[in-house]
Amino acid sequence: MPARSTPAAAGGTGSGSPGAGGPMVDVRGVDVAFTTKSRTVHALSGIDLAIEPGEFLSVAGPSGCGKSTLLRVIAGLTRPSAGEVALRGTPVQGPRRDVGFVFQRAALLDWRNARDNILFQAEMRGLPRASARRRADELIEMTGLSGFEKAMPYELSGGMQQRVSLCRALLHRPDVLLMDEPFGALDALTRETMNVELRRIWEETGMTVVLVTHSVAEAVYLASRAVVMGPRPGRIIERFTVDIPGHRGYESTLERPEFHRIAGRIRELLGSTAASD
Ligand SMILES: Nc1ncnc2c1ncn2[C@@H]1O[C@H](COP(=O)(O)OP(=O)(O)OP(=O)(O)O)[C@@H](O)[C@H]1O
Repeated sequence: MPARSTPAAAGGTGSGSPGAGGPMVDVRGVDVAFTTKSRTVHALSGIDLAIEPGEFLSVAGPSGCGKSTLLRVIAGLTRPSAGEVALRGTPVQGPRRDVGFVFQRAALLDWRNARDNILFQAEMRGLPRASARRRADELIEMTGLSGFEKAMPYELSGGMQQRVSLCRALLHRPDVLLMDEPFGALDALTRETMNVELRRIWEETGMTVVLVTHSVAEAVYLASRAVVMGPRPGRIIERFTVDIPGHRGYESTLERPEFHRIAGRIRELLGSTAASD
């Protein structure tokens, strides 16, 4: 883990501290089955996952194995068919306001500039305007958007739009940031830049992050821990601690033996699950 202030003290997150030093996110024995008129899809099976405060967890797995469903269960947007989830020791029983969500598409409001898109979060939540504006300015600076506050979405590159989306997700200082393939629509170079930026922001803030990604390099470069899921019904088939301490330069990290070992093993696992994908 990089040297930094404790997650609770850091600026990014934390409307409260996790219960009695327990995990920030605790997923226990979670199964999810979706029943439609024609069939039942068993999306998740026996997921056990404890995510500590300040961890950066990457989730990789074949398409359709339930990665997005797992994020939705953590956010309280999908109810598990069995098992339970707790955030900061409190059972998740419905949509939680103490999470931030970033999706593959930035989904900005076309008629609002960057800053007003970020502030939309405050309006939805009825947050005090003055402090929301201060927070928005802080985030704009942290994500390198200074100078583009008044730009309309169509004037922003894909990477910048995702920065706005990240600011919007962080405005209310969520305890946990959930990211669902946030850089999947970006070109390779912009994606690398965004990886470096996200890593820096995580190092600065000590946020708890859960990132779903199809990119093995992204999963390992960013994470303090990674899990790989097997094909549907999704279950965790292997867990990794990415023990690369300190600040991670992009090129230098990708050259490290630990990176190669973990990325290689994840590729092997994904390759071996692809047949049933
Ligand atoms: N609301 C729903 N109703 C019915 N089936 C659903 C629903 N949400 C997801 N599923 C099904 O659950 C399974 C897991 O979907 P999910 O989107 O979580 O997978 P994923 O791993 O995120 O996929 P991808 O990597 O392709 O985005 C899929 O078979 C999907 O069709």
